Amino acid sequence: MKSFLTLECLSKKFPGKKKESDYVVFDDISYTIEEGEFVCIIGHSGCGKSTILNVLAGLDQPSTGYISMDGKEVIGSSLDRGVVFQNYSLLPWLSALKNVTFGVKARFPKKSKIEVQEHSLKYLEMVGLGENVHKKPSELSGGMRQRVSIARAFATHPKLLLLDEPFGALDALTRGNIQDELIKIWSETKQTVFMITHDVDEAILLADKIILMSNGPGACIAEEVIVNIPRPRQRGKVIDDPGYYKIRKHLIKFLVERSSDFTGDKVRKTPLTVDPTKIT
Ligand SMILES: Nc1ncnc2c1ncn2[C@@H]1O[C@H](COP(=O)(O)OP(=O)(O)OP(=O)(O)O)[C@@H](O)[C@H]1O
Repeated sequence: MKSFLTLECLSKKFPGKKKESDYVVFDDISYTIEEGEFVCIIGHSGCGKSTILNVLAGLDQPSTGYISMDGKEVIGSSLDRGVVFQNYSLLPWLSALKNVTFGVKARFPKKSKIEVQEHSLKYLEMVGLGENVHKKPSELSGGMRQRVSIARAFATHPKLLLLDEPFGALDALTRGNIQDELIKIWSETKQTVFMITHDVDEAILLADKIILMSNGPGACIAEEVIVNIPRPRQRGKVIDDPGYYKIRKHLIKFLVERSSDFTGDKVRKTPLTVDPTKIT
């Protein structure tokens, strides 16, 4: 059976002044994601996480290789792929509601004005913003703005949601609350999510699989780590799961001790699948 999202022999290099000074971010990466999976990607700063996400979004092109989603080649941006960045990217002159209806109208042109409004309100309520829908971004806190971005992304029902460190700029408390909203909204919509994070606890809370990327240049996807913790997951309870610290230890050991090991003939073309809860 064909996978929902396939990355095939993907490479990305940024040209230098001379050919020998080209910067190879990653080379010959292959990976697949199934429909409805929540996948987080972790790796050191500069290893190429945003570059992969931008290529998946169609905002940048791979140097070589191929991406297909739902049987079609990914070329350019599309409403099938929604992106949430760290810096909110809302339209500042529109209210929270209009920021969402704007995307919903484009995605569902046959919906009436009232349907668009109701649909958008439903998603703003899901992220706890029901009372603030008429405020402009400048009248909202950072956490609220990011909630609007998330509501907007989910409300347009993209087949793939790409989240580039969406909570990176938020304080721990706000971050935790929005993680809860994200779990709630994802468990209702079951959309396929690809998310960059630097936070191992966030990845374990949210993901079905965590991709571990080696250090660049010439980075590879070294491992996919299975998060074998039952859902629904709650922030306060997930840490009591017997597998939690095994997964956490595996991720941290990779980042601290092993992420620079994948060079030369150790570069992996396809990642090793690891379930840390089964390692004795
Ligand atoms: N437009 C560009 N031109 C040249 N080099 C670039 C360009 N964009 C990114 N790079 C380089 O590619 C590498 C990967 O960058 P990328 O932003 O994907 O890393 P990242 O893993 O997302 O980092 P961070 O975690 O810090 O956001 C970096 O070394 C960066 O300097």
